[in-house]
Amino acid sequence: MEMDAVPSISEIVESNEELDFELKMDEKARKHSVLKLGNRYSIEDDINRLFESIEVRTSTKHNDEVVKDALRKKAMKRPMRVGSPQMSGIGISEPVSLKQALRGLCISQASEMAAMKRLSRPTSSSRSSEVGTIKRLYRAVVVEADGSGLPLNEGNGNLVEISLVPEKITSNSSEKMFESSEMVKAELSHQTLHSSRDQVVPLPTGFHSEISKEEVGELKSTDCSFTSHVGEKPKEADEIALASIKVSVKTPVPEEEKNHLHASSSLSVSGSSPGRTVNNSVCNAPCFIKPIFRSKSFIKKKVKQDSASASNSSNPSNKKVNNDLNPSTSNSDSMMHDCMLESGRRGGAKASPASSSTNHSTEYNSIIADTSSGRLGSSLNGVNRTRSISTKVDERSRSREKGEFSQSSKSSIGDYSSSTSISDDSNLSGSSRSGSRPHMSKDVRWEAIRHIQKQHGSFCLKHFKLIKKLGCGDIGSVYLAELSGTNCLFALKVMDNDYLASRKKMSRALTERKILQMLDHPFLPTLYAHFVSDKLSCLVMEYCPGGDLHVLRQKQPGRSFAEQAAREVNILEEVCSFYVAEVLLALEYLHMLGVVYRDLKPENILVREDGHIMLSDFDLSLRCAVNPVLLQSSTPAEEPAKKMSSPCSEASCIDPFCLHPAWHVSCFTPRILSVAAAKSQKLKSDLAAQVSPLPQVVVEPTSARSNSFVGTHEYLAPEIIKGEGHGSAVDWWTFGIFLFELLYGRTPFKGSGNEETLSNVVSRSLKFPSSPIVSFHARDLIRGLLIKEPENRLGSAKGAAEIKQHPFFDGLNWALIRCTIPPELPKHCDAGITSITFSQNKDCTKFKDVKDTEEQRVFEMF
Ligand SMILES: Nc1ncnc2c1ncn2[C@@H]1O[C@H](COP(=O)(O)OP(=O)(O)OP(=O)(O)O)[C@@H](O)[C@H]1O
Repeated sequence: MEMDAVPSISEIVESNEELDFELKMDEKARKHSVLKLGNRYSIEDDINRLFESIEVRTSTKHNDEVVKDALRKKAMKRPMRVGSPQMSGIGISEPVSLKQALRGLCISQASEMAAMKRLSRPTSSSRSSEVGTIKRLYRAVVVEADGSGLPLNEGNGNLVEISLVPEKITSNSSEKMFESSEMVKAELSHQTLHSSRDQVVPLPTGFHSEISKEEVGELKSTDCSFTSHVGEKPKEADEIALASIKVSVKTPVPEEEKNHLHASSSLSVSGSSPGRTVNNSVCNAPCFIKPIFRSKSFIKKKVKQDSASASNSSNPSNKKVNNDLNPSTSNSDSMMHDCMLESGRRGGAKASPASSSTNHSTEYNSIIADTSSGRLGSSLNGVNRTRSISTKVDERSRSREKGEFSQSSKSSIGDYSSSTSISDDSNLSGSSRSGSRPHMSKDVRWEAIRHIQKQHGSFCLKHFKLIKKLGCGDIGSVYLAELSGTNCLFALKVMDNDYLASRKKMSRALTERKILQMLDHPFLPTLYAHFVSDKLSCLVMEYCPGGDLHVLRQKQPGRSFAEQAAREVNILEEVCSFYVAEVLLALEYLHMLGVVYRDLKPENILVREDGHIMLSDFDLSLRCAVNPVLLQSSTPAEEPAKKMSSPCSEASCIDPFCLHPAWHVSCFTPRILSVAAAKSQKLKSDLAAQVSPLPQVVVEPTSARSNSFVGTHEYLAPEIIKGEGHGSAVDWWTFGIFLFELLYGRTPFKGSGNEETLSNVVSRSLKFPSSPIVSFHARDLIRGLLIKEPENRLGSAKGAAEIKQHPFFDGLNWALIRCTIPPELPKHCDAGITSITFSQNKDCTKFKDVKDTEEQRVFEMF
């Protein structure tokens, strides 16, 4: 194949920006040293006289003779005679004052620095040492990504490009270049079509037959843990957005894709190189990036490739043996595999085309054939693009018909692209790592896992008893499973390795797993273990029995939480503010870890047994670097009065006024305050106004940038649609859409089709429905979050802290929200809808999914 012939080149690109940057820095250093010398020339004579008496001895310790000589010469040219005692072994032959000596030392050190800098510039030694540093960085990244721990073979490695870019330039050329390359890969890796229900399904790219061992083995290891690596063949990789180091994976571009890419208005791809490189030409004018609306001929090609690959997809290299787990002998494994196949049979989208060597492969292939020749064929004949391949819709709706799990009309666009991952693999293995997760360390499930592992010497699928299927996502299926003999329930996410590899979704799986491994937060899932078998990769996660917020919202009259707000505005808005506040805290935490979530929607917000929320689904998230920034708070006078009017809006508040003497902890301060309480609030506000505000630490990945087209149509931020590059502000946009949807029962920019929705997001101004009645503060918050320019959006500068201070959250004690009893929701026990009783439903196995009824179907039209 073409890809095999591609020479593997490891490139280190030192951009011009870097050289300029270095020269500037050099210049800066010189200026700085002059600055440091201060009035050197005005006191020069004086100093000369003073230091005539100081004996200069050259260092015997200094190793670099060249530098030493140069320094010596340099020193001789200078009017002073003092060097660093450490460096030069200066002795003072005659008594001088301490002040004089220190001044001399300063001058000497500054001149040494300047001399060394000057010396290093024209010679190659410094350059090579810098290049060496870059190489070391590169190796660190690639070795980590490779996971093999072996030194990188530059000749045979992957086509990895690293460019060091000064931070301030990242948002411009190099950033764009890097992100454009992501976009290219996104364009190539997923062809998405949309259905009549706004579902977007990534189409395979036609690389099936080229899946390498490494790709398949990516989720395999002998110690029950995944091994992250960059495969030798084109594949998706994690996204990385570093402020200064940009890493991207070049992948070979098939000819027809090159053509397609050349035709793209927003990208320019050089086809001459065997690797995919992206020119710097990124369109400045806002342009729509619509992978979902690509040309029919292109889609046809992809489909052809797909079905061809499906039929030729015998891939013996996939049979990598996992000695420890050897799950091919596991009943659970085959059961699970069957389950997945069953799911694939029903839905048609989850099938792997790349495993014809197995018994299941024929089923897979038949599914693919059915998909591509049937529904897809008809859609491609151009009748209606919105009725194109809709396997995901089918799968979800069919499963829904069976009452298996709930789904909304919105699904995520996984036009996810590439780059290598940040290294932070904690090597979580089948054995539990409760110690690294303080907030869940007392959880009995850790012990249960440890017990099983001890008892059996291993921990794998066969130790689980499947109870039911909870749902099906883009990269895998989630099952409710009991760890045999322990009474412990888990959510088991099972992914088919072949499917992941063939659909280029391996990196999404890895991203999700890596993010899950980092988490330790009450509103985010705990990953207890992960393991792989020959066929499947599994994540053992915390189970959330309460369904998702989408279902919860459907159960509300009019499908919004706030319809009753006409009667009880405060109470129901508090219900909303409870959920959005918990989501906000989860997002804040993720941002602090350098994770931009990117897929916020009610369907991804699960409800725990105790009624608190849990954000799930991280396969579309962006991992990036984040630097804490200390911001000087504005003075009380500058601070808007609204901030002072609230009882407490700071998470760090330790004011006893916030601790209400209630029977249970409440995170809310009653909005209608008693006279006495109001007085005390006033007093508090007055006091606060007099106290100088403390500097604020902002840990928000503001410099993160990606060009991937990911998310859910109705939730996509304008900058994603325009392909302008996006960062953490997209989460604040989706947060605004989420709040709008909770309150009004629909998203604000939904059009009759996806195209119209996207166009509305970009160009239509925000309008609030007249009903239900929603408070001014809620609307004001939504308005701030749904500002189309990301730089002006609420939260873009200071992150969650900015949003938390909005008056909508007045009365909410952020620190205590996790301890509060979630607000009681109205129960609806209509014939067709099973009630979900949040805080009372202790037995998670009793949780029932929404039954299929007329009413339910009506809801789904939403
Ligand atoms: N920890 C969990 N507890 C209970 N149910 C879960 C859990 N995780 C996932 N689910 C259910 O399984 C379904 C599939 O989840 P999954 O995260 O795989 O995909 P998804 O949310 O549909 O999104 P995507 O297609 O983007 O991956 C979810 O819709 C949810 O209902």
